[in-house]
Amino acid sequence: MDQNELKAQVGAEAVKYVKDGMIVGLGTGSTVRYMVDALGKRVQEEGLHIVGVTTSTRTTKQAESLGITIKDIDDVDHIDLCIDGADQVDDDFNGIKGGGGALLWEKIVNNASVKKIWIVDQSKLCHRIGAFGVPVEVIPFGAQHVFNRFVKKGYKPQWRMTDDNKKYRTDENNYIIDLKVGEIADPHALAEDLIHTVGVVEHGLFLNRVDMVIVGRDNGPEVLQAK
Ligand SMILES: O=C(CO)[C@H](O)[C@H](O)COP(=O)(O)O
Repeated sequence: MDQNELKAQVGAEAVKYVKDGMIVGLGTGSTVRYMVDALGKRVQEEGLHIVGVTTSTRTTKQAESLGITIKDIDDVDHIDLCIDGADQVDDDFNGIKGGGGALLWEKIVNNASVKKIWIVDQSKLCHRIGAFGVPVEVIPFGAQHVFNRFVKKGYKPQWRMTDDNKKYRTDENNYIIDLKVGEIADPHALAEDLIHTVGVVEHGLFLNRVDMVIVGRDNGPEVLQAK
């Protein structure tokens, strides 16, 4: 199976966990796109009643176009189930997210969710996270100083850029700096350091934040439960 088929496979598998009446957190990314398509199909064909809370304007647009009711996160008091993608997941279920630039809203929705599922193709699994750069969302004011600080710390920062060579802006109009740190020996220590850096809004280290990972494999989806 090619990567897109694996993404479609886990997207279809994940929506089986969505039950009538649920408030569902909808992640962002190319894998989630397949999941939202599959969810839209259930809404249209089975009359499934759900409310979605999205993690990006992209996902909002897609979900609404499929007839999924969307509410603002502050108009719900909890989210029953969040289904999101990830860029890397290690043996302890630590993940890196934010490849699609939505890490801030994704972490807020994750925080508000009772149950959390990630959907990934098999290429995303690793023993130690870090080969995928760690995205860090920073406010524009003083962002160059934050960047310089990361250089001094040896975090090998790179500005996230758009195709037309402008600094990428998130849904909150912030910048993203990707840290090319390589395999991370102590992700908790790095997370602590990043979140205490003035100017940093959030980072893409998602540690102890998922209950189940559905992995797309050639012989069918594999469901991994957090220990
Ligand atoms: O964190 C994310 C977006 O901010 C995505 O979930 C992550 O980048 C995975 O995306 P894809 O399914 O396209 O590989």
